[in-house]
Amino acid sequence: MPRPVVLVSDPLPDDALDLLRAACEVRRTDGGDRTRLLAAVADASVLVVRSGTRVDREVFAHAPLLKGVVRAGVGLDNVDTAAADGAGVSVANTPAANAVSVAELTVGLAVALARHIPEAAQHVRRGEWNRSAFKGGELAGRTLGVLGLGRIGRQVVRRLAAFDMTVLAHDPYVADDDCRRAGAEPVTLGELLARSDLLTVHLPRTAETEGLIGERELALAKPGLHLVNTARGGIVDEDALARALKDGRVAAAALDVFAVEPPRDSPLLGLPNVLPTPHLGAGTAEAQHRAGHEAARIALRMLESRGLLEAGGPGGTGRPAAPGRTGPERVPLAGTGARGV
Ligand SMILES: NC(=O)C1=CN([C@@H]2O[C@H](COP(=O)(O)OP(=O)(O)OC[C@H]3O[C@@H](n4cnc5c(N)ncnc54)[C@H](O)[C@@H]3O)[C@@H](O)[C@H]2O)C=CC1
Ligand SMILES: O=C(O)CCC(=O)C(=O)O
Repeated sequence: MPRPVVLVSDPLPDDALDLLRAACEVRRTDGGDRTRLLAAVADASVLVVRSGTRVDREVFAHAPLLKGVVRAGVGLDNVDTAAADGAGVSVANTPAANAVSVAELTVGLAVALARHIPEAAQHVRRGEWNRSAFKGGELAGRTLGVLGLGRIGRQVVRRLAAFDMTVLAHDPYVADDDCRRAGAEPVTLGELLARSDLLTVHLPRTAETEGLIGERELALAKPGLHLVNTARGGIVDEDALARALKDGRVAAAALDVFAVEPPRDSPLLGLPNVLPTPHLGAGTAEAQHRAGHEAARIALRMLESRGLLEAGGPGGTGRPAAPGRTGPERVPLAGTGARGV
């Protein structure tokens, strides 16, 4: 049986690539280079991506052999899942692989805002030593608002509750009892905005969540709000947030994600009270290792289920192959469920 081609179009750790190479022909391309991507995908049976590759109808039209797309990571906003469905292509992600890393970055950004750490570091590097210029505030005793109580939101609740914060959460898809069990008081979006000193966003970017925090919502926010977004750009409207940061309604924002990345034209970049990071939530060795390995194993399972790889062969999962499994068996979309995609 010829070795199926797995196209990897975003960075993946070497050990995950080795897992694929044991059973497949692994080809690399740069998902940001559209021309190369469309040419390279022509022979691919599985495409493995992170957030740097837009997988849309055009990609499926250039990929007659494609059976699956694997997102090494959580957000599927860069994959047109309806178009994949139409093309008979399975889509999967690695929903739990980077939750701890994103939660830890979120906590780091919250503390950085509260204590002016980036500005203070620049100050010292410039040879200055004016300690009173950087008076901060404690997180203890303040109110945390978590928007989106999924995997990452829950990890953030656990960590920031340990800072002695009062924790509120808004997630219409989580039952109130479940929310309380996770350590947060369930509230409406309006209450979350009105009561939170620190608001942190952990939603998928969907048609429902795009622009969810706009002018009207920011007008409801408690004056002096600190906002952290490590989820997706576009959920918080960038123009509205820029206005709120300029007039002081929002005191400061830490943003790991932008509506367009890299965010060359974002109105937020020039503002002194914005702390930007370059989409680093999953940027740890541990998260990359977990996401890469999980993605490689899912890719192998997809190939097995389409009869393109022998189960238990090199790199195979060892599951017995059912005879004649060449039909359009679907690998379930892991984790995010109907509400998360
Ligand atoms: N900065 C980074 O590097 C990373 C960013 N992310 C982003 O974080 C997002 C969240 O990740 P997880 O927590 O793992 O996803 P998840 O699917 O476990 O949780 C998302 C939660 O949002 C809730 N939700 C959906 N629509 C909502 C709405 N309109 N209002 C309130 N809640 C709503 C869902 O009910 C769910 O509980 C991902 O979709 C991804 O975009 C994920 C990983 C890394
Ligand atoms: O490093 C990446 O691929 C981004 C991670 C991410 O945003 C996600 O998993 O949704």
